[in-house]
Amino acid sequence: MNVRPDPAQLGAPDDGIAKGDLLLDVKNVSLSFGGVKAITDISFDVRKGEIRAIIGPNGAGKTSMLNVINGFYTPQRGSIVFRGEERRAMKPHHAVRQGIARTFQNVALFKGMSTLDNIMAGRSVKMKRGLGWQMLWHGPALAEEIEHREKVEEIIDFLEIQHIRKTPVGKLPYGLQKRVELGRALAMEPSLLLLDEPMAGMNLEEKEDMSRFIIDVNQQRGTTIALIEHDMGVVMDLSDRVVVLDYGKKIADGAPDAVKTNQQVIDAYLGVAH
Ligand SMILES: Nc1ncnc2c1ncn2[C@@H]1O[C@H](COP(=O)(O)OP(=O)(O)OP(=O)(O)O)[C@@H](O)[C@H]1O
Repeated sequence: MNVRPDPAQLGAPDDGIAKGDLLLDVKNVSLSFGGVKAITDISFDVRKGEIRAIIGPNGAGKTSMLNVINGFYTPQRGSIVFRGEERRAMKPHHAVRQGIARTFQNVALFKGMSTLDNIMAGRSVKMKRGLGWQMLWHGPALAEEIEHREKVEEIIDFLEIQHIRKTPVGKLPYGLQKRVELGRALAMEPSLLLLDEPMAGMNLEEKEDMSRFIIDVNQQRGTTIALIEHDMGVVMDLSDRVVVLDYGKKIADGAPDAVKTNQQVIDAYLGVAH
């Protein structure tokens, strides 16, 4: 029988922000690619401890928004305030160091490497000592590696993937690959976890498993989550608040029940002409 670890041992991120306070503030962001306006003057926030969904029809600007938040794209206008620090441009590796981790629409793992090594790779951003240290000072580097390894093993237990820890991820079914990718993001101990369509391509059982893990990550590890998802049932069940984009503009923002019955949102999904 697998014993799930005590949540108190899971190293929930301590970013000095109280639950319910502002973690991320997206302010008047606009982003174009040549003549294509992907995002137009969008503002919304993410509060510490919540699950926030970003939804909208195809091409609405959801992935572009995630790419602005994690520093992959620099918007032409507007700014992002994360943990009180305002920025327009930031390289993705800085975003990771600031506490933003993400998963991708199409799984982005090292397919030939094992589950364990993939998650360990995610952990590398937390490692202070590089290769030079390991050659010169084997002792401290080894001690650090053992500590990181323990964190990674905790994540493996938490996500119930002990049985595939040595399996090359390219050989795993898609649903499990998505779970490993979640594990790699968790290894970074993010304050804000961005999930780009975590259920895409999954069957019902895999979706139920992933939903449960997302809730556990949020509730047990205290991780704030912003996710893009097309499955409306999942979105409405999981999220505390939902922001809706359409043609690059924000058309609604609020609790799932309010968003569900918003006429503009219904029209957008039905493809009613503007
Ligand atoms: N790198 C890019 N170069 C040019 N245009 C882009 C680029 N990325 C996105 N776009 C365009 O910006 C708009 C928003 O795209 P985006 O992928 O953000 O939408 P989305 O809501 O995530 O869509 P989907 O649900 O289909 O993934 C679309 O018109 C898209 O074609």
